[in-house]
Amino acid sequence: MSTPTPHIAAGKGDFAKTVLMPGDPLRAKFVADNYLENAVLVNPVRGVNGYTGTYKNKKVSVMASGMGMPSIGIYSYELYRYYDVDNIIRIGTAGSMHKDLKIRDIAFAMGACTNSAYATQFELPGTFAPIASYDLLRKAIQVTEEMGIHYMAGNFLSSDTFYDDSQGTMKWTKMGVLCVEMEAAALYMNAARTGKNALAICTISDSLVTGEATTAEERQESFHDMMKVALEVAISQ
Ligand SMILES: O=P(O)(O)O[C@H]1O[C@H](CO)[C@@H](O)[C@H]1O
Ligand SMILES: O=c1cc[nH]c(=O)[nH]1
Repeated sequence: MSTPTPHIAAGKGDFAKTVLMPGDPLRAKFVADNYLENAVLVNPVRGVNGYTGTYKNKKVSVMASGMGMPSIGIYSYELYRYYDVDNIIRIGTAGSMHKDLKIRDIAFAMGACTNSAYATQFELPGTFAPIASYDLLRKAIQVTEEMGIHYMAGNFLSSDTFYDDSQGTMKWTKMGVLCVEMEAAALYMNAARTGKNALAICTISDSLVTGEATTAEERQESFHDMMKVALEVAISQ
């Protein structure tokens, strides 16, 4: 398929090699408005606005994924395959499932478990383990430590459901899973399949352990840490 695609109206070359990808289109706009210089809207389709600008004089893009694995599956596939994007860094929110991972902390997905059937398309004779790009993860942890930001790195759960009637989510805690979100596993699988790189960074917006949740204001503040880390990683590539 050539560009534009059914979901992205940009032309070839409109995206940087690294795209930051929050679930929320307004978080993408926030990054473009507050961190990128000369940001240009390169995709308006479905309100999933994509922007390309510069950060510290280097070209960086930001575009939302929407919520869930079908949605990030489409956007990451098209960016990797048709826009020659090399790196996608998810900047998301997640619910903590680990007592040591507090609200406002940031977490890196070394790997992403899932209850989704996304991997069945690859017809593998076993279970695929979706993992982060080692280079992106290593750089992100280096930057985070230099900034003095508290973080955890480990396994995520990428769930197909936000409202889980089976109440099965916490069972993953017994396997050491840190937190639950809804996209990392599909992003990592698409990166693997296309030979590209991906990293998911999440800010903990609520805790399934304690029941605490951040306010909108608090979330905005703590999101800055995640955004700055992702931008520093982006310009290192
Ligand atoms: O804040 P974002 O990046 O959208 O991430 C989380 O928030 C959404 C659910 O509220 C899901 O997309 C989940 O992964
Ligand atoms: O997917 C998500 C995101 C934040 N908090 C949750 O509990 N789930």
